Amino acid sequence: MTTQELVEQIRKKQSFLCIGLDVDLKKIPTYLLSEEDPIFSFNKAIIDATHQFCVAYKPNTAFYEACGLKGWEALQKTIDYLHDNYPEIYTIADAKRGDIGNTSKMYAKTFLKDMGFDSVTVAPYMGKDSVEPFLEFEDKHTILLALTSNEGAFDFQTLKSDETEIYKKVLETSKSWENSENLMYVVGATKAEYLAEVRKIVPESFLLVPGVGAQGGKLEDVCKYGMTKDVGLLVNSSRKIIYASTNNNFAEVAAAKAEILQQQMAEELEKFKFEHSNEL
Ligand SMILES: O=C(O)c1cc(=O)[nH]c(=O)n1[C@@H]1O[C@H](COP(=O)(O)O)[C@@H](O)[C@H]1O
Repeated sequence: MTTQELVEQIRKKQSFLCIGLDVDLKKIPTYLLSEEDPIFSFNKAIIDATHQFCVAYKPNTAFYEACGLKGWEALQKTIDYLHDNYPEIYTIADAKRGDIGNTSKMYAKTFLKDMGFDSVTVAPYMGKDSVEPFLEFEDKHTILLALTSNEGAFDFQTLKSDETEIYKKVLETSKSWENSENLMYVVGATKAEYLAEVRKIVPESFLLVPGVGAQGGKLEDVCKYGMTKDVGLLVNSSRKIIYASTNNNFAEVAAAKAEILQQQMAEELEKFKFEHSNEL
């Protein structure tokens, strides 16, 4: 999917919500465990109930890898189900990969070509040659970790090197890489106050913003500092939506939670339009 197509979907649905499909067999309703593929059954129910409120789904691959071959199969079935039934949905493989060039090439092929995801999250620590193999894929995105939502983000990402914080170097340097137009960046919702700094370096890039909900990030703050004229945001929530209920009506309850976020997003889009009516 192109960035333009993603923006069109956001405008149409008045939503920039990404729902995280972080499926933990210990947290799903127990009646699903007797199904042939409990992970896929859970995802299918969540997707069918919530797709009108979001523009993207982000399975974190760790939850699937932890279930071995069955987990990988459920992940592929989930992506195929989305392509077949909701082709307008943007898909993110949250795999946080990145390695020496020839290894990254294999990761990129796996997620962006073979499995058919629109994008994959990548760690920048190994630098240019570890990221460029992901950027080669046309109409696909590489979502680079810039400033993450966790406490450990302060261990390295905000340290200074030559007077500049490392996360700013990641943003700045990555702009010079080949096919850098295919980059998006992760900035945690818990670090919303940093978004103004991020926007000085990447004023138009799309940002994947996880950490709203279970981690305490605030949608309003994220929008205040991070929204652009083309929206430029995909805000993720996983646990607060998909585990809102463990009863048989879990999908309905998840849909209600997703709708609340969608409504707040529609308000934020309106607010932005009003505040920037001169520039738009
Ligand atoms: O890359 C990510 O998506 C990510 C980056 C980050 O800085 N923080 C973060 O929480 N995530 C992921 O976003 C999801 C957040 O889930 P919830 O906290 O349940 O909404 C998990 O899949 C995390 O692995």
